[in-house]
Amino acid sequence: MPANPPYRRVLLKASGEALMGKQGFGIDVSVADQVAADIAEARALGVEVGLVIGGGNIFRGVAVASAGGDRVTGDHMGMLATVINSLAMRTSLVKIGVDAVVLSAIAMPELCESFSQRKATAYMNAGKVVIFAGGTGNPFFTTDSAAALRAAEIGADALFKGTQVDGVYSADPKNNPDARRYDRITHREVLQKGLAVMDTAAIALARENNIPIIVYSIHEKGGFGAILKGEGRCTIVSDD
Ligand SMILES: Nc1ncnc2c1ncn2[C@@H]1O[C@H](COP(=O)(O)OP(=O)(O)O)[C@@H](O)[C@H]1O
Ligand SMILES: O=c1ccn([C@@H]2O[C@H](COP(=O)(O)OP(=O)(O)O)[C@@H](O)[C@H]2O)c(=O)[nH]1
Repeated sequence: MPANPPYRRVLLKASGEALMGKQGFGIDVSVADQVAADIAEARALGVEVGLVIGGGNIFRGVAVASAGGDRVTGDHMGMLATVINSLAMRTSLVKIGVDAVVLSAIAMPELCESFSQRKATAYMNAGKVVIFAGGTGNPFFTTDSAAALRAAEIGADALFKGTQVDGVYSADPKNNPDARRYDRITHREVLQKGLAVMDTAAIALARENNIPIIVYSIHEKGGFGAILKGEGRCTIVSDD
C-alpha cells in the first residue's frame, strides 16, 4: 500500500443499474454489500469518500416520457429511486462498521437529512462516508451530473465513475467488439468525439473544475481500492 494514495477525497458515482445484479430490477443486496466493501477498503487507505448512486435499477424519467407521460414527473420518480438506493447503501456500509450518512437534495426529514454543502463538508471532514441522494434535485439532469456537481462542491480530487464497463472506449464496447479502450484521454476529447460513457453536462462540469474522471468497472471486486493504489484497470480522463 503506498504511504499516500494520490487522492485524499473522492466522489464515487456508482451505477444504479449495476445494483440490480442479475435480477433485472431492484436491489441485489450482495452487489450493494460488495460496493460497500470497496468503499470500506478506500476508507482504510485513508481516502475520504462521497457517494452518488444512480436510480436506473428502479426507474428512469425517460421511461415515462417515452410512454407519452410527463417527463418532469418521471424524473421526480427517478430521483426518488436514488433515495431508495442511497438508503440501501447506507445499510450495507453501516453493517460493516463504516460510518455513513445520507443527505438528500429533496427534503424528506423522516428518512434522512437534507443536503447542504456545509453539512456535507463537515461530515466528510469528520470521516463519514456521505451518500448524496436525490440527484441534483432537478429534472432533466442525471446522477452523473449530480456526481460532478457534488464532487466540485466537496472539493473532490477525482470523480470515480463505477459503471458496467472498464473504461472509456473509442465506441460503445457493448455494441462494437472492435472498440479500443483508452488508458488516458482528455475531457475535451471525450466531448469532441461524443464518447457516451458519461453525459456531456457532467464531463463539462468536471472539466471546468479541473476534476479528473476515472472510469472503471463497478463489477470488479476490489477495483476501486486497486485504482486508489495506482494498480487497477481504468481510464483516466484528465486535461493534464
Ligand atoms: N465510448 C464509450 N466508452 C465506454 N462506454 C460507453 C461508450 N459509449 C457508450 N458507452 C456505454 O455507457 C454505459 C455507461 O453509461 P450509463 O448508462 O450512464 O451507465 P451507469 O449505469 O453507470 O450510469 C456503458 O455501460 C457503455 O455501454
Ligand atoms: O439530478 C437528477 C438525477 C436523476 N434524475 C432522474 O433519476 C433517474 C435515475 O438516475 P440515472 O439515470 O442517472 O441513474 P443510473 O444511470 O446511474 O442508474 C434519471 O433517469 C432521471 O429521471 C433527475 O431527474 N435529476
